[in-house]
Order: sequence, then structure tokens, then C-alpha cells
Amino acid sequence: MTTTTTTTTTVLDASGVTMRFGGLTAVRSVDLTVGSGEIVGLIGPNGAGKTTFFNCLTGLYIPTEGTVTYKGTVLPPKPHLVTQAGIARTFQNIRLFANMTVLENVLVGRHTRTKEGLWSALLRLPGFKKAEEESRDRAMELLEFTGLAAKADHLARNLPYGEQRKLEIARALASEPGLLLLDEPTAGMNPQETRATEELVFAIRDKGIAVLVIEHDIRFIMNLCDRVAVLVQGEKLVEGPAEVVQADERVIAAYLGTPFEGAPGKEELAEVEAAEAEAHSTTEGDAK
Ligand SMILES: Nc1ncnc2c1ncn2[C@@H]1O[C@H](COP(=O)(O)OP(=O)(O)OP(=O)(O)O)[C@@H](O)[C@H]1O
Repeated sequence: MTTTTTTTTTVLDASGVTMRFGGLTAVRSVDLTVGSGEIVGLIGPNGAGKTTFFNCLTGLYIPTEGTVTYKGTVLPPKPHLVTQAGIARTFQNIRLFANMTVLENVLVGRHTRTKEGLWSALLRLPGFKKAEEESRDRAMELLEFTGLAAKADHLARNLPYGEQRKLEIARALASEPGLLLLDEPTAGMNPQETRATEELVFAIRDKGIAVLVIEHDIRFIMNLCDRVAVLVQGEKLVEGPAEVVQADERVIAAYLGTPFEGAPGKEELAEVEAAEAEAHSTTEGDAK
């Protein structure tokens, strides 16, 4: 299902990344690499430090310790410089310009790649017509790619939820990244939308963009990723091919959870189901 390249070069290299907030160590000495042509998954329970780690990679936070390099160069701890270097991201909570059109949202994403900058792109200042046309063409290409071209003139806020998430991805791609970081791209999606997102991520990878993705939907991660790293309480617990990680007992215990003491066993569950079935048939009888 997934393909692995034989000549992988390191795109992202995070080494010994630690992030402390006062007395709380949210991320502790995490090493992670992403190679060209790879889709890498980052999973872990709520509060494990996944988003904090992303924020350390993208310059939103300056790690307390450790370094992050992109294609061999240490990244400056400023989000716009990280984007300029070639890393784009989406956020756990959708961050679109709700009152701008779909196309305008993607044009905003292009401003790090155009000389004329954000305001020229939005205000259409004279003298930049050609660059603007090129930007529009590229933005439309990305809308075709993500399946949103027919809605280019719609306001972002009027898109259904799944398409808003796609638009975030289109906007991130507009900065022409070499690495895309996705923070819970399928949160709130129905199974069809999740499946479509899976296809979209494969297509992004096939365009030569490496992907690092945080997600709680384990099936999505296991279908998609060449490699998966598991964070638990800020530390990397396990890393390896999806099928190995999925079967690892420590992961099952830490991430998927073990039955808690006093949890109902099979017999109790059967009793509950029988009682529910009985209640249901009584209600139906009443209704007749
Ligand atoms: N800016 C901050 N200041 C203080 N503590 C923070 C800050 N950001 C995150 N934390 C704490 O760091 C820990 C890791 O949080 P983080 O959001 O990175 O986890 P997560 O794995 O992304 O969780 P989720 O799956 O719920 O999104 C949590 O205990 C959180 O409360």
C-alpha cells in the first residue's frame, strides 16, 4: 500500500528536542528524522507532547534543548523563516481566513514565495500583475489538485468542514514546501472524508513532498505511514514500521490503554446487552 524509496535523504532531523514550560517537561529529548519520499506518523495519548513537538519544529517555540535541521541547515526559530526554508504545516484547529474566498486563502499561503509579498497579493498593487497572474495560476492548480477548484470563489466559511481541512492543506502547499506537517488532518471527518484525505496525502508524497502527520485515528496512520513514532509523556517510546509499532505491547498498553480495574468483563457486558435488548423490545411493544 505504501511505497518506500531506496535512496532516501534526510529532509528533517530533530535531535534531542526538549521543551519545558516552567516545571513541566512537555517534550523530552526527542530524536526524529523524516526522509525524502516518506510519510511518518506521530501518535500518542492526549497531552503526550505531539503538538508541542510540532511547534518546536516550526519555530513557534524555541526548544529548551536540541536542534532541528531541514535539509542539513539548522532552522531559525521564527515561523515565517521556517516556512521560507521549506516546511509548511496545518493546525489542529482550522485556521482559515473565514471571510476570504477559497482562492484568496491559497494566495495568502503563497506570499512567502512571491517577491511582492502579502499585501501586494491581496491588494493587487500595480506593477505586480505578472507575478500575481502566476500566483493565481499556481493557486488554481493547487485547488484542482485538492478538488476545490469549483469552489474557488466561495467564502472559506461556507465550505463544509472536510473541505475547509482540504483548503488548509492547499494553502500550506502554496508555500511550495519540501516537508508538510499535518496536525490531526482528519479530526471531525466522516469515514469517506478520511479516506479522501488518505488519498490526498499519498498524492502529496508522490509529488516529492515528505509528510509528518499527527493523528489519533490509528487506522488512518497505519494505512498511510511508512514509519510511526509514539510519544508518551513527552518521550519517544517506540519508533518503527507501522505494522511493528501497531503490534508493540508497550504501545498497546500506553496508547490504546489496558482494561482498568473493575472494568466490566465479557459476562457483565453480555448481561448489559441482554437487558438493553429486553428494554428495547418492551418499548417497541408499548409503541404498538
Ligand atoms: N504553552 C504551553 N504552556 C504550558 N504548558 C503547555 C503549553 N503547551 C502545551 N503544554 C502542556 O504540554 C503538554 C503536552 O501538550 P501537547 O498539546 O503538546 O500534547 P498533544 O500530544 O499534542 O495532545 P493532544 O493529542 O491532546 O493534542 C500538556 O501537558 C500541555 O498541557
